[in-house]
Amino acid sequence: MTLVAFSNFIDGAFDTPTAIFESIDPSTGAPWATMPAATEADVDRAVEAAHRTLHSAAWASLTATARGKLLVRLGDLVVANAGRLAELETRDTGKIIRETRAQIAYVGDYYRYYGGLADKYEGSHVPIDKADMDVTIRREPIGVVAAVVPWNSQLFLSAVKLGPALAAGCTVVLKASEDGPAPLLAFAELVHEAGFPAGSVNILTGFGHDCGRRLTSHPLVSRVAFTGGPSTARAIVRNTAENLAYTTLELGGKSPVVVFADADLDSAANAVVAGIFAASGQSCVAGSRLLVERSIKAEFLDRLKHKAEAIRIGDPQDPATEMGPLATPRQREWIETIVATSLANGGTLVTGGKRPDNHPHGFYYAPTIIDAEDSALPCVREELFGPVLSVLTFDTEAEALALANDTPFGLASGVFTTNLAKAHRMARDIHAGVVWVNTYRAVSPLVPFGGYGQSGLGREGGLDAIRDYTRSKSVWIRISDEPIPDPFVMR
Ligand SMILES: NC(=O)C1=CN([C@@H]2O[C@H](COP(=O)(O)OP(=O)(O)OC[C@H]3O[C@@H](n4cnc5c(N)ncnc54)[C@H](O)[C@@H]3O)[C@@H](O)[C@H]2O)C=CC1
Ligand SMILES: CN(C=O)/C=C(\CC(=O)O)C(=O)O
Repeated sequence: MTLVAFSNFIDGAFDTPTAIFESIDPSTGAPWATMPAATEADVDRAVEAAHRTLHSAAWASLTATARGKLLVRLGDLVVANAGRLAELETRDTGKIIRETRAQIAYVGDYYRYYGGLADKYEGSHVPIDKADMDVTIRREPIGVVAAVVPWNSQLFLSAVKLGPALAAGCTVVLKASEDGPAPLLAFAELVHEAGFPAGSVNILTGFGHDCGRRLTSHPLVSRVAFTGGPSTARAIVRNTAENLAYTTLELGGKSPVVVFADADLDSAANAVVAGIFAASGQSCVAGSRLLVERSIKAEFLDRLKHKAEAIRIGDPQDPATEMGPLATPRQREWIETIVATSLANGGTLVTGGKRPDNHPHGFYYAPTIIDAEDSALPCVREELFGPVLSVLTFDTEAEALALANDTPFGLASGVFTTNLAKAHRMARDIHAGVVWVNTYRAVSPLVPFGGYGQSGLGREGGLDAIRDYTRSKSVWIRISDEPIPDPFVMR
């Protein structure tokens, strides 16, 4: 079978790669494409192009309004090409087409949102405490941005970086994950078509140890925006010791979903399924810890078991499929190890816990529920990034809160109750960057997103995200005609 060949996009042109690797279709386990493995020299060229463009007359003369229009055009192109990009993402990562189509179409709104924001982000004038001075604060683009993303939801995770970065006037080198980079390398064609100047957006893929390391430690990079796992985040922070780049980190989670006895149980059960089995659990916000009130535990677990066993597992390109494969065999092996250790140490299997029988070739894993009861079990502590729900039980609201916060992570959470006061108390006291009440896994370009603790540093989305791609310059203008007084005293 002929493999489809992809290229890096550097300085406005698609390169002939110097090194390549094969990309695997997770639903078959077979290679389907070749991807460029960007070398350190490729990274250097991309960063130098971004730096050159940042300081070029062409980029400087592009007003914020003009940049905004480019972003809106890019958003429109993403929407127009959502079907094609979705097929590529589904092919390369195994994420079901039902979700990739919808998610990518919505990614257009992220570019439109930041396009609209580009010329509305202002500096300020300071009511300075010195009568002879006039002080303004300019917000200037921070510089060249290195954006590094993982394999899941790559278009989405790139949009929350590229949108505010380009709106702020930065230039960007975006590194797609080496797992499933096809949709981002194809997205580069849309950047080109939208009319962004050569070098302003560069998109490449390669491996972490060379390409990723070089990019995030590059002396011409001023800003690193990373999404990925906590151990890679530590490597990134070490890399940025070289360039002292301002860094934001969107990391993983072990998000609790708390279901009180007074909740609408039908709705809660659907939300729990959405939280852990959508995207085969490969979501940073996966609701992987179910905390259920003891009085409804048996009934609720029974509902969940039925729902989990009814999930249609299959070809991710089939719109009827509800759960596809995991993205990589490495991912499945990690899940299998944690599930086996948890069951050997007292966890009770409610359903799943194995590879489904009828999918021998792809990297499939059955929807799994473990009645854990012991918070120390690895399935309760570790982020699995897979379709595995661990169940814990509580008797009181205080216990529910303590269990919810019993994790070093703090990305997302869900609370299901019909008691408004209880919902507000839980929302206030849960240590997480997002609390969903009577819903789960809802996102919007208008709303900030990010974690507490080991789930990261900084926020993406919303108005404030643009600020993190700028730095302030304070401009002091002396407005007195009198000579400067005593030069030996700071004023
Ligand atoms: N908070 C959030 O918004 C999200 C967080 N994630 C997290 O991402 C993880 C899963 O994705 P993976 O691809 O396994 O993550 P990963 O951390 O292994 O890789 C992420 C990216 O970092 C690059 N990288 C690896 N080593 C590097 C190094 N030394 N220097 C620079 N770059 C390097 C990789 O090539 C890839 O592009 C999970 O922990 C998940 O929770 C995923 C999606 C969203
Ligand atoms: C990051 N996110 C919400 O802002 C949710 C995602 C993206 C991801 O995990 O990559 C999701 O649930 O797919």
